[in-house]
Amino acid sequence: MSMSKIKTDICVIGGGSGGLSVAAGAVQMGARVVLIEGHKMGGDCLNYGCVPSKALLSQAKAVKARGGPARAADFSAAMAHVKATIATIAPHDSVERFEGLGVQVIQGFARFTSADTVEVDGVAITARRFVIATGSRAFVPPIKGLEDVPYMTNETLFEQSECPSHLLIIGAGPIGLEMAQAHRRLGARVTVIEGAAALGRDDPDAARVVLEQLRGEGIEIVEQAQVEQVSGRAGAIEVQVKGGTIFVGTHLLVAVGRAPNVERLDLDKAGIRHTKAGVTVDARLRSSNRRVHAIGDVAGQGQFTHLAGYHAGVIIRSMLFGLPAKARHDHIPHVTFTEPELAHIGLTEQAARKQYGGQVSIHKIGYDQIDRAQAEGATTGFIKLMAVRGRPVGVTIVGAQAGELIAPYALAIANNLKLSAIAGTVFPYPTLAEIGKRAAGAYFSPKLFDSINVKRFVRMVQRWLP
Ligand SMILES: Cc1cc2nc3c(=O)[nH]c(=O)nc-3n(C[C@H](O)[C@H](O)[C@H](O)COP(=O)(O)OP(=O)(O)OC[C@H]3O[C@@H](n4cnc5c(N)ncnc54)[C@H](O)[C@@H]3O)c2cc1C
Ligand SMILES: NC(=O)c1ccc[n+]([C@@H]2O[C@H](COP(=O)([O-])OP(=O)(O)OC[C@H]3O[C@@H](n4cnc5c(N)ncnc54)[C@H](O)[C@@H]3O)[C@@H](O)[C@H]2O)c1
Repeated sequence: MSMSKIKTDICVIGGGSGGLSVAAGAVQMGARVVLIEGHKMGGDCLNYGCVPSKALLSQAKAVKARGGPARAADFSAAMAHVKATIATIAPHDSVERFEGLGVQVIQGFARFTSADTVEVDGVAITARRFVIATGSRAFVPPIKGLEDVPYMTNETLFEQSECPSHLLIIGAGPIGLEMAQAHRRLGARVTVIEGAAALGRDDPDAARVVLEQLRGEGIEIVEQAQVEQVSGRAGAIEVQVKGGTIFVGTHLLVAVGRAPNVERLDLDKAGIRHTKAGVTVDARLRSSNRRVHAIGDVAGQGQFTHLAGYHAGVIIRSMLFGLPAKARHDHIPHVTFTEPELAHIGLTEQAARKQYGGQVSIHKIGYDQIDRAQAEGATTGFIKLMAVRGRPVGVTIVGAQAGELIAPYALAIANNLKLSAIAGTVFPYPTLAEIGKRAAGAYFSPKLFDSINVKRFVRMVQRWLP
């Protein structure tokens, strides 16, 4: 069979959050773009990640708000909502839409055959620039017996038609805990088994608030329990942890992190270095092959849709305009969408103290100090602001709508704004957003209210004023 050939400016491999952003941006600015997707357009976020998980959480929240208890029909209704939400968003990420924009979409798995060529199903594509945006998949750890029992990952979880009676979850990261709360509220018994600390990458004070709520809802969360062996069959699964304790449940979800999708790409044929974390990139997101960029989950810099989208913007600048744009990562927020939500940006308290020592000041305001939170009965949680020389270097928020409330600080940290910008902004009363302004105000209060010099100055001015 003779190979057909395509020559293009930019070839994007992977049609998920990152790849689609590059393709849409580049084609609309005049570049010739080929996009190769091996499975579903929209990638993990749309099909197996953010969208289904948030759709399921919203249904679970509604059951909780109703006062429960969950009925069998709630689970099927929730899964129907998951499917409907994906179907509503899917046209935006579809082959048709991208072809309409002028992108040449090829369906199949791509692999490199040389430094400037990839091949997919009998087509050889030569491009001036390549973008690897192949994302990640659930990491399945080499736990004894795991391959012999039926287990779910994020790729199969949303296919369930009935609520599991007792769901065991290995891993208490964002995936494990979001899905624990969703399933508990929809009627399952849930046990989460975590080898280290639950939400271990987050501020421990904030993680505690989330864990208290989850435990209060009846979710069993076992920490410092490394899983060593799994056995059993559908409906009767046993998970044994270090020390010998065995947890028994009907279903099993594995959520212990992600593995980058690099295996099918034949990266070595193109001289592209990679490790267990993904494609190795420099600050400009270029691989060891200067024609090839990597973005999103496969670039090993973090695993968020908004990060993949940000990466896309950075490389578009350098690929299209030849501008040497660098990616930074200190201004990328993340949110765990449990109730209460946990949002964070920049340095944690611990990291800020380590980096800045005595220069950092920490300002914590509870939701209970905010009138709107009192009115809503949403007084659980706090904001913690880490400030250095008048600027925010990190913010953690745990509580109602934390993911929304982090936005002004995302703006501030991305643009190097001072805290005076937030303290000097008028926030509508009564809103939860006032908590961000109160934290910035707390930075200035001691300087204004506890200063002898300010007091002296005010007294002097008062004597002179007519
Ligand atoms: C359960 C869950 C919940 C999540 N929730 C959130 C959230 O709330 N907020 C958030 O920001 N992030 C969330 N994430 C993370 C988010 O989904 C990812 O960070 C995001 O999808 C990464 O985008 P990407 O473009 O790097 O990869 P993907 O979106 O995964 O896209 C990669 C695409 O490449 C294709 N592909 C792979 N190999 C090849 C090949 N050789 N040739 C052609 N195509 C190929 C794949 O089929 C896939 O479509 C969640 C993830 C999971 C699993
Ligand atoms: N809301 C969001 O933005 C969101 C939601 C879901 C996922 N994500 C992204 O996906 C990534 C992956 O999420 P995740 O929750 O799978 O991974 P994670 O790495 O965040 O958490 C996995 C947890 O599993 C534990 N673990 C590992 N091996 C174990 C073992 N043998 N026994 C017991 N515990 C074990 C780890 O200690 C860790 O706490 C996240 O880091 C995030 O970037 C984001």
